[in-house]
Amino acid sequence: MKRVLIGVGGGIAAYKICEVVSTLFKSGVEVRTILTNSAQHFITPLTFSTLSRQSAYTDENFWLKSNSRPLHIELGEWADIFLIAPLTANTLAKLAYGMADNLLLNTVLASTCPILLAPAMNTDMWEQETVQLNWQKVLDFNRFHSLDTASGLLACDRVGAGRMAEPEEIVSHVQSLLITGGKRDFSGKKVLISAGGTREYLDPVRFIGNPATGKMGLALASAALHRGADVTLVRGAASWDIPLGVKCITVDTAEEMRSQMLECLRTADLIIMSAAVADVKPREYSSQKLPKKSLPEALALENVGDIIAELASSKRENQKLIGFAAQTGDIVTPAKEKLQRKNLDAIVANPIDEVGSGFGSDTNKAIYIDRKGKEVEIPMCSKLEMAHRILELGVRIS
Ligand SMILES: Cc1cc2nc3c(=O)[nH]c(=O)nc-3n(C[C@H](O)[C@H](O)[C@H](O)COP(=O)(O)O)c2cc1C
Ligand SMILES: CC(C)(COP(=O)(O)O)[C@@H](O)C(=O)NCCC(=O)NCCS
Ligand SMILES: [Mg+2]
Repeated sequence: MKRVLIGVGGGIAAYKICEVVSTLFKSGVEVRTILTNSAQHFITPLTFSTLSRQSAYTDENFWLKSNSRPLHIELGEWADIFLIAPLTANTLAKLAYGMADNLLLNTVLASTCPILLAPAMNTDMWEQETVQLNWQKVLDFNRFHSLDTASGLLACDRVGAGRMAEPEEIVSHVQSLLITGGKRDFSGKKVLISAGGTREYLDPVRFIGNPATGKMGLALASAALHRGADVTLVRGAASWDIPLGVKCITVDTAEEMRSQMLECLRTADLIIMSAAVADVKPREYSSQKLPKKSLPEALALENVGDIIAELASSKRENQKLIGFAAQTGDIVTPAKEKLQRKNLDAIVANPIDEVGSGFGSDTNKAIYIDRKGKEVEIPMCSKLEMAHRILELGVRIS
């Protein structure tokens, strides 16, 4: 079982860490928690020990004479990943200088695993030069991974920078680090991803669409970001929050997706088309809503442009392009045909007629096929795990 140690600091955002602990526990991860003295003003160790079915530790445990080995050494050796959230200005400053005056900080120094930091602060605190200096300083160390803060409503009623990343995003980053061990093999690389479905309108309220939710694209964007990439996401219909740190361009129709993908293509190293793009659109568009009685009985259709084929023919040799083929029945033959016909570097053949795979689900399965014909089976796993497998294979395309 994977082991995640969570250090909770004394900020009001500590209440959100209950959700993080609970979600990680339910996903099969072993979770232990350390609370600073200040953290215990906001939340109790009992909440965390109950949610994690494990002890929650405080400085009281640190000094126990009954510990057979020093607790900070035990916990440091135990952890695969160490999350510190909410990271306070105080703990950040101490991290930057290697200080160790409580259990949490001693465990940081007595461990070697990757550490993920999720700061949370009032805007003036977060924007203090001293705080920013400390933040830049810790990020220079390879061990520390970071979650950006968001801008929004704070507990002091201000709207500004310093909001902690949401639990879902924290969990996703922790899961990535458990998969990669903190690898940053995409650092310096630019990844362009399309996600979600497109809509082809008949009038302002009716369209031809598909069930794509963009979850696979979200997983790809998150995974690439967590491995250090500079990520641009061109997103069609989808309802989830965009991960902090991902550049997102929202589009609606296939034509909008086409122009944005072509616009972003020039600077990308790896392009992954996971969006479900319409093949056809209504031939006529009415800018006014059509009255029910004047809806046509048969819809005249025309083809929309083939985005991925256009990307393949416009890209440079050193840019790599991976497509997706959502298929029913035999998934390999049509995927191979699409790979050849559209001149892709690789394709992910995705069975959409199996339970737990394809549109809308949190899991997926696929066969990855490269242009030399090599096939790699990706058995049923979370979309985030699949995203990491695709990136690992994609970075090796020669
Ligand atoms: C109501 C309240 C809310 C606080 N919220 C934060 C916060 O969001 N971020 C922060 O850095 N400090 C916050 N603090 C201040 C920290 O609790 C304080 O700096 C403490 O020394 C941090 O200790 P620790 O880093 O050991 O947890 C808050 C304090 C209070 C009283
Ligand atoms: C406090 C909170 C977690 C509230 O989130 P919520 O609006 O989703 O309930 C969020 O605003 C946040 O992360 N704020 C940063 C920390 C903060 O506001 N500190 C107040 C110091 S006075
Ligand atoms: Mg298609």
